[in-house]
Amino acid sequence: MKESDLMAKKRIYEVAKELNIDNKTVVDKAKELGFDVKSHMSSLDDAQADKLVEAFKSNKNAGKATKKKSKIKISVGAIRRPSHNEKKKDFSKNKKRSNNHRNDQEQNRNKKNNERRRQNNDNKNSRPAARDLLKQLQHKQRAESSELDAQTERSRRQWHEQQNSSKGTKKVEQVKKAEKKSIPSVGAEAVKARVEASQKPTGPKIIKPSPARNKPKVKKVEPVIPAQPTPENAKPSRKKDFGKPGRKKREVPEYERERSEHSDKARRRRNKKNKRNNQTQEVKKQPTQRKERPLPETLVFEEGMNAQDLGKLLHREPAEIVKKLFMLGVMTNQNQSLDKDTIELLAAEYGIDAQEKVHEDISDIDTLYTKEVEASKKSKHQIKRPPVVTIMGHVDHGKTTLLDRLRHTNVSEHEAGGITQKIGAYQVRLDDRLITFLDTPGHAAFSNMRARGAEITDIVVLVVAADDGVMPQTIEAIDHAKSAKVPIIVAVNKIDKPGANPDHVMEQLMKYGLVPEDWGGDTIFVKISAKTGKNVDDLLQMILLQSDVMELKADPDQKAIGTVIEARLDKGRGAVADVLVQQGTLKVGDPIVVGDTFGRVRVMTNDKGRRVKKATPSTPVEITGLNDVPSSADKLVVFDDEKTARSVGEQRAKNALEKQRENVQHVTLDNLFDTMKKENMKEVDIVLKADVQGSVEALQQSLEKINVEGVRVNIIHAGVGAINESDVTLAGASNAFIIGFNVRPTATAKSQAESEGVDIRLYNIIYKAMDDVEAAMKGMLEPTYEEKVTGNLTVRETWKVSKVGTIAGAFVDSGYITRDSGVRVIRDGIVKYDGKVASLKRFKDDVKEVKQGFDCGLTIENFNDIKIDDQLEAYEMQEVKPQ
Ligand SMILES: Nc1nc2c(ncn2[C@@H]2O[C@H](COP(=O)(O)OP(=O)(O)OP(=O)(O)O)[C@@H](O)[C@H]2O)c(=O)[nH]1
Repeated sequence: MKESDLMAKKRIYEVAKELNIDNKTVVDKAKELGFDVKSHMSSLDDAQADKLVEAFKSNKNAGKATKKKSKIKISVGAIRRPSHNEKKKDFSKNKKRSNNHRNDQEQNRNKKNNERRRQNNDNKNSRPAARDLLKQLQHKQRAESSELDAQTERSRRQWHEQQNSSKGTKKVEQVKKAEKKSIPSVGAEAVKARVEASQKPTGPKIIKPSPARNKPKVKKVEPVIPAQPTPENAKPSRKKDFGKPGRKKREVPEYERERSEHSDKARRRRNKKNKRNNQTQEVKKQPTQRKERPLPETLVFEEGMNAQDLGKLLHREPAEIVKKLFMLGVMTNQNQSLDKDTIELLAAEYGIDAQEKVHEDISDIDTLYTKEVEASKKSKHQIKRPPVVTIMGHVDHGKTTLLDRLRHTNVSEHEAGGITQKIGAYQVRLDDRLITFLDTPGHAAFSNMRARGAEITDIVVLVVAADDGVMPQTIEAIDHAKSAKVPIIVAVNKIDKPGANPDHVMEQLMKYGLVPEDWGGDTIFVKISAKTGKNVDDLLQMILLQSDVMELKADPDQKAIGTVIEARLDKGRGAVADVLVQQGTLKVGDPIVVGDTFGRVRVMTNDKGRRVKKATPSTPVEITGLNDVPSSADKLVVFDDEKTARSVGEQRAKNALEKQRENVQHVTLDNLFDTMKKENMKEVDIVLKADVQGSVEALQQSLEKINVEGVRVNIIHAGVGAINESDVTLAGASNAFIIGFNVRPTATAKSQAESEGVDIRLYNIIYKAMDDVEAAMKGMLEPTYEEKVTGNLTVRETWKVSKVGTIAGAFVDSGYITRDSGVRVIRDGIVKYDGKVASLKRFKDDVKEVKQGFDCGLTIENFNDIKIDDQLEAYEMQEVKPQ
């Protein structure tokens, strides 16, 4: 009974194998029928097995239909994409044609199965003998089946051998051959189409044929094994289910085929999706194709643009630009900056004009200033303006006296040290006409302003003392005025003096091209006395005449521009600047940028100390309201609004600071020595601080003129205001000392200077400062040596000793002689030899020094011709401090 139970039990997979249906389908069916099964390993009793087989039998046709469908999918997907109807038609044809061995085999199996089923049904009621018979029959069937498999295997091997032997032949031929063999009824054209299809898959572009993909394509023909031609094998499939050549071919079970069907479906879905994506990508790409857009008429470029920037401007791909440049011989990439020439070349290549973009830097107030100057020249609202005059001349020829006379004040007597220090400007009125005098006599200040680009002087009045005549600084002043192309009016001064000879001065000046009008020249000469005021008005008349000739004009309606004459820091008012308005009208409240400072004109005061609300051209005014102290010769420009003025001022201050830092970096302890050595020059570094800008400049110029045997002054920093910590730090780092003129150090700066050992010198008279510096510089000079005779000796005895030479026994008559002394041998008043003491002894001992009244023995280097009664003069070189 037990045995019969075992015999009767059947596993699902066995049933599936018999039916040649995949396990899952059978399991599902069994579940459908209400059998208690879990997997293909679950067992069924005979009745259940029969029921199951019967169920499949009734569904056979439906199963076939499904099979057909799946087969269509495989074959169609692999080869081409015909319409659905076409697919069906094709398949049915193939189906009819494929009377192959495999189907036979299936049919046989089915027959046998049916038979078995029948037997099994009978078996329910049959006797054990009959069951044995059935068993034998099954055995026989299995043996037949294995025989059939062996045959299949043999034919596969045969095929592989064929395959290997024809390895050299083309793959296409293989495919054709296989196709022919497998589907003899299909036309040559169809085969060709399939081959082409297998070579060129019609899938989406993004699936590029790769060697890996091509491989199975060739293998697609492999399944067309003569021994088992099936409709599936007849068409090349993408499935990789054929194994490697030579490997045993496994029969593809139904469930695997189904799985491959699924994977095929999935692949097609993927392909479709990819195709869709590709299409959308193509759609998306379209707007980036700028080739269609026309080129601009002119390429407005900036130097330093790269291919990407130019691509945007030219409506071209950067790659195209790079290619174009490459063709022009310029190797570049998309990000590399291109120079002006290259961009122009590129524009020419495209056949368009190139124009460089002009940048307007509003922080460049010099340009704005020049623009306003140019605008005023073209303006129709120009009116006459007062001339701006600078007085020049040799020292003590009466410049300050004249300026004082002109403004009816007497400054010179209060000046500390007697040298002009205060700087400013004032206006003198004559016959309702104004003349502006710059209160900075001397050509140094004049040229200093010029050097900074401030050419504010219209006329130079050259003061020459009639009693002194042309002096060096007179000539210098002429040269400076001439180089600035400023006309000169000569004021021959001190004509009140008894020894005055104005004509001599006029004669002298002719040498320098200043010929009086009376003598046929074009230079105005006025004989004056600054002291008495004689002819001073004539001088003013002449100045006005000269200005008329020059047609000095300005437009008071335009935006004001000006130049700083003087600037200082006032305790109560902050930054104060004396400004000469040159064009336009400066008003209280105007937003301004002055040099590197900015602000709004808060209070405006004229040269008489009166508050004014506006200042017209050539008017000097003192203004407050700046954020910092500007420098003299700085330009003043008015802006539309305070915000712009602020940003410009801040930008300029930042730039100036950066520049200053760069300069400071150059003066370091590390490189100072190298620099000096390289230039073979010694320098005294000085940090200079003064109360007003004018004093700074005057002192700076005076100090820089000092030259003591090649050693010169180097002002590393000059500024207005108290000596602060920054000054001390700079001086300390640069091994410099500080000069303060009319200023004092702050408390912290003082203590810092003490701790760092920085020397601060304070003065209120310029020449005192100069003297001190000069003295200090002399102290720095290389010491000079002077010969000093220290003693006189008389030779009393001589000894000649071999290897030593002549030894002199001498008596010190006066002074002393040392072992290091120089010694002169004098015989009959004539110096016989000048050399050095080689050895000095008393008795047998070496001594350092022998004084007056003692005998000594000595030898002289390289000299043996010493004779009795020779006079010896001992001397040494002593350092002499420079005077
Ligand atoms: N007799 C006479 N003396 C004059 C005249 N002008 C100037 N002086 C005197 O000459 C001296 C020098 O005059 P300053 O005006 O200081 O000369 P300066 O050219 O300004 O000299 P520095 O400021 O040192 O360059 C003073 O003592 C004046 O009084 C003049 O017309 N007649």
